[in-house]
Amino acid sequence: MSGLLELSGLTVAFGRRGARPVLDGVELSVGEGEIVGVIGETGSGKTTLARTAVGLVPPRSGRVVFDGREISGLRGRALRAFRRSGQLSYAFQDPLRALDPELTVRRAVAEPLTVAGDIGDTEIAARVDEALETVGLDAARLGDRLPGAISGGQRQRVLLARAIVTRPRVLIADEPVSALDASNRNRVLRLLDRLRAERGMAVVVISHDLSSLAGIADRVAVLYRGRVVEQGPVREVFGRPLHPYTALLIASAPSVRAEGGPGAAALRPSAEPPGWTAREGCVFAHRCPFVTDACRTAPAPAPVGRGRTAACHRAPEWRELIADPVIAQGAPETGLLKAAP
Ligand SMILES: Nc1ncnc2c1ncn2[C@@H]1O[C@H](COP(=O)(O)OP(=O)(O)OP(=O)(O)O)[C@@H](O)[C@H]1O
Repeated sequence: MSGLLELSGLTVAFGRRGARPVLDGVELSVGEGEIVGVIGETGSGKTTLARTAVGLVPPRSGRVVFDGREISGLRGRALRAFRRSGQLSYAFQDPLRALDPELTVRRAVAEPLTVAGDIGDTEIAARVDEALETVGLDAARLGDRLPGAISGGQRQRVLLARAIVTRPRVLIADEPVSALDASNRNRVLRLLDRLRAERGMAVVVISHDLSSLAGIADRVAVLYRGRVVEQGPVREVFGRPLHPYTALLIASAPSVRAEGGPGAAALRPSAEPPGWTAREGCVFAHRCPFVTDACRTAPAPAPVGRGRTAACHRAPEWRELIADPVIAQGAPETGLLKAAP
């Protein structure tokens, strides 16, 4: 069954030809009403993935298909018309930079509808109120304020209201909770969960915060240096990662173990060599403690089965090589999977 949003073989590179791609053959499928988390360290390509999916960055190769229609090939008027439809919506990472400091909350939220051009003022006003109410903001109290005069948590929710005012079928939310305190974070996570439950909206959540994703995501994709190294149901991936990089990410998560604690130490990654550009083998080979010659030279296999992929030559066996019991047996007792919004 194909998803509502399908990314296939997506490769993006900036600058000169031949430069190492920022995204390299990314495969991701998002179904109706599904929440898919995208995790990975800084610079792994998460924001580029989101921007390419919504048409802000043209891919060098590969396809973005939305509801059966290829949108990565759209240009000019056709691309603008698709973007204006608001069916595939993107909530930017940084509310302070994404919101025009001179536009009131109400006008900022209305903008995607005014740009669409075919909706009357009364309808726009009603939709803006509805969007603000959905994200738990009082339109009468906050609607005429400027972004600088509301709190960080409120700004984040204004950005979400703006992203859902077009009633999208897919929302891509880029780090929607990273700048928030615990209560605002839980509020936003519950909101995303409600939007998918009540509207069947699909949500892609980009996040550093593994425990937030564990609470709401159905599936998760792990990005490392522009490649999806592992993906699958969140319980399986977080509970028993098949790629050593995923295990390292989980072992280093502050919510799971103290940074540099026994989990991370057990994996003992080596430092990344400066200027490393190899593309032939596994993207983690230069740091992986379980590396073999095949990892350096042959493309890593990905399919494991039942919606689970792991681009690791040694997926079936590396776990047996480490002494740390939590990593060796899987990580359910770490508490990560118990976290809920
Ligand atoms: N427009 C651009 N031109 C050149 N390089 C870019 C551009 N956008 C992103 N990059 C580079 O691509 C790489 C991935 O960036 P991206 O913002 O997608 O990563 P990220 O995983 O979202 O990081 P973070 O978690 O810090 O937001 C980085 O090395 C970044 O410098």
